[in-house]
Amino acid sequence: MTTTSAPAVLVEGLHKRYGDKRAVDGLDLRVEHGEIVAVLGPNGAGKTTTVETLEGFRRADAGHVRVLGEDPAHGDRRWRSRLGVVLQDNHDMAEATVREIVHHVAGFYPAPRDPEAVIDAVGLREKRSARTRALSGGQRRRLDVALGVVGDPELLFLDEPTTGFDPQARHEFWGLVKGLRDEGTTILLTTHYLEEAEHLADRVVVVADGRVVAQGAPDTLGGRRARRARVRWTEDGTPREEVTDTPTALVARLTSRLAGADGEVAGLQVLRPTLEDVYLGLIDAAHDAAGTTHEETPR
Ligand SMILES: Nc1ncnc2c1ncn2[C@@H]1O[C@H](COP(=O)(O)OP(=O)(O)OP(=O)(O)O)[C@@H](O)[C@H]1O
Repeated sequence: MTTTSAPAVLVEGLHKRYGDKRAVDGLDLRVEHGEIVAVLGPNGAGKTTTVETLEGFRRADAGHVRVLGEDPAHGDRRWRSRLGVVLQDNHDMAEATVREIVHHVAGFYPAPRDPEAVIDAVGLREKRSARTRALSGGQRRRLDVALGVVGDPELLFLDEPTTGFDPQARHEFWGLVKGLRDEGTTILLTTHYLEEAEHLADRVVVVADGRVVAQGAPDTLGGRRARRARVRWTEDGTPREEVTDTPTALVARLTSRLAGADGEVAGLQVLRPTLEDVYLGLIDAAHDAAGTTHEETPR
């Protein structure tokens, strides 16, 4: 691992346009060594463009980008060997078997992981002699993940890694990613699964229209207001509801006022917003704000 205090990823004011489309529009991002950061955002928000710029596959129009201390536009082979990349698209690996391809890719790296252990870790042991064309979509994705981690990267990019996984495979994959983090791997992940971000990420970064609109730990994202609890109960046969920062105090008051002989308050529920609720609120607010900005300052 690198001993420098510079972050693993530093992005300041990243811009990228395709024709008239501003795909990335002043994006800032920082990932510390050893962190798992999940980038969330709707389709077309600019996540893949950003990640592929960090990987050195696309060129920024403007902005300062450093990945493991290097500008990806000029990253050499040694720099690249410190990265692991799981792209969104499947590669065409045609006739090779799982074992052949994982061993082959391991050969590109100076100090790879044991390919057989990697095949086991992604749950492809049973399929190690299968040709890749005979794998299911989810199994191909696991193979992509195996190829991303076999080089024992310091920094791993996972672009929608569990698309097509069944729920059990997804849970197994989460275990694999946590294991990598525990060994010190820094991970930047994009996902559309809020549950995945909640499970894995130390920090969530929400991107809309090519910019970061919010970031924070999964349980504090959106701030205290967005996290307020909704308390529901029934009083004199009528459903009641109150949104509060202090649900425990409210429940205590309701209990002393309304509890029956059995100590219960009728219909009592305390509902906390999920990460998905908070995320959807942030995206709505970002789109509303962008609409206003565009009207006021046409570009
Ligand atoms: N090579 C390209 N040429 C033209 N436009 C592009 C290209 N790549 C991306 N775009 C556009 O840039 C915007 C951002 O795309 P990007 O793939 O970065 O979004 P994303 O957040 O990764 O979306 P998704 O969640 O669907 O993967 C989109 O409007 C997309 O259509």
